[in-house]
Amino acid sequence: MRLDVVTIFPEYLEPLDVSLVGKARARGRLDVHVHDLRAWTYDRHHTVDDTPYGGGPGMVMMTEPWGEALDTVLADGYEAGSHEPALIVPTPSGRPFTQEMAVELSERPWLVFTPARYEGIDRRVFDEYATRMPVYEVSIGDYVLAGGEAAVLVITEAVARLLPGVLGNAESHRDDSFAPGTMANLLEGPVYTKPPRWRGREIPEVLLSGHHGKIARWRRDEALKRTTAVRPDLIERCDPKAFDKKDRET
Ligand SMILES: N#Cc1ccccc1Cn1ccc2ccc(-c3cc(N)[nH]n3)cc21
Repeated sequence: MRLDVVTIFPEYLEPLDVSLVGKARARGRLDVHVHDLRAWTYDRHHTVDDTPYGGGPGMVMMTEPWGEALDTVLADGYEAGSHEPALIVPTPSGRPFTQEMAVELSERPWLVFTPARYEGIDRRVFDEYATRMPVYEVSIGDYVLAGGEAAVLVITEAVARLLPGVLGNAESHRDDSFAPGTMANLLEGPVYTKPPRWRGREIPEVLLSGHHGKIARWRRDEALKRTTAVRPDLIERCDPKAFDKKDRET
């Protein structure tokens, strides 16, 4: 997968050099290119914003620098052999970013991120590029950030961990489903590791039993408990088999 990011804060994307995404790049699973939008400005102040038509607070990012930047980034990507780009636009007014969307994006060959600042980007930029590729306007939550770069880091990490070979042999994202019933849409339950006793607190006995069926059932029940308590809205989306009492521990 190729990722391009156009931003006025390229240094904000330095975390893409480390940890999981950094390893995916080192393994050649991810090809990341970060571009400074101001490289496509020609005035002394490298201006990228102007006052909003119709008045109102703040500034709006101008069409021209984005148009020239995206034309160049797309031309370079095609030249390098990439294909089927999708524009990913972080915005508070976008579609909620979910695991389902992360899976959808992880199956694409090329993502071009346009994290904005100020009050966003002139709408005509997205109208223009929507004639050439899918444009995903994406919100990472119901709160307002000062810009889209943090959202790019979040989306990139959620997508990169789904790429083949990135999570190593664990491929732990595949644990999202298991028989009987599925764990999809259930919150993760509690996890434990050594020591077996810490400040008088012990490990649930079933986890030390070595009985894989009992352990799987205990984990499903804990996930159901956690989901019911914290995100009851997800329960209706669960596979009914996840509630299967017949194989519940007697
Ligand atoms: N746009 C806008 C905007 C509109 C009103 C007030 C402040 C902003 C700031 N802003 C500029 C770029 C940008 C990108 C993404 C987010 C963003 C995403 C989520 N999920 N929350 N916030 C915010 C962003």
